Amino acid sequence: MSLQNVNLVTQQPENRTTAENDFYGKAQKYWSEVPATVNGMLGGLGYLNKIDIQGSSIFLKDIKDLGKNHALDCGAGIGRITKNLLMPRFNTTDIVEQDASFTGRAREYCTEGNEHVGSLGEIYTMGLQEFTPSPGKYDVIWCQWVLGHLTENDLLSFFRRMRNGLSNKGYLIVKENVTSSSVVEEDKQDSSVTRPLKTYEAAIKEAGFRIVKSVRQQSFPKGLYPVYMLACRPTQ
Ligand SMILES: C[S@@+](CC[C@H](N)C(=O)[O-])C[C@H]1O[C@@H](n2cnc3c(N)ncnc32)[C@H](O)[C@@H]1O
Repeated sequence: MSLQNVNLVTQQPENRTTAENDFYGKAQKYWSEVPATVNGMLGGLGYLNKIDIQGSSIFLKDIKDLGKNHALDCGAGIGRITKNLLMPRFNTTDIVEQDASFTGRAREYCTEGNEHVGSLGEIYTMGLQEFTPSPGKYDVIWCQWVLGHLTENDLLSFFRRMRNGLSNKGYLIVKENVTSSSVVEEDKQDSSVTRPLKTYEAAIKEAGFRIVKSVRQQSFPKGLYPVYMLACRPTQ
């Protein structure tokens, strides 16, 4: 059974170069070999889950006038964030994730032992570079530890499409590793890049958002990339 919503408005893959198709293909292969567990989602650092979710909860709590109806978890993996952060706060949470074995696991993982919370909504098994949300649908679009898997062109066009997918009160949230240097660093193993904070800020602004809150995640071990949370509102 396909988990993909047949009513979804999708964007046809644009004319990507061989190098871009390669970049996405290698990431797919990398993730297809990763266990569908919290530890797998966190690159073997499963103990970060609690600190990460605590940091995100505090960040969300401080956002004024946040709608509580519909959230979207982008690059959700098995739904670690959906289950622990979004479902307890939103009536419905949807997922977009490119790996079918992760989305299959997400359906079980997000609902087991999670009774007094909102519901799991649509699960879209597809790449973010091909996903277009329905206009005005989401109060929060959460993107964490996935945007480094998008090319520069696709990052900008993804942000633009997400802007259109936000409700009147909606926020785009970006939580990503950033480099301490001022250059983009490549990871050939998982086929991703780590960008400087300024690169994210510039793309977010170019896509028609203003950044209303920017906080560095605290209490992560030394030796990891700094992680920033950015709350973004569409400009008028
Ligand atoms: C580091 S894991 C993070 C998962 C989840 N965001 C979390 O924090 O628990 C990265 C996830 O991004 C997914 N991913 C990689 N490239 C993607 C793409 N182009 N579109 C959607 N998901 C992608 C992977 O399959 C994997 O589930």
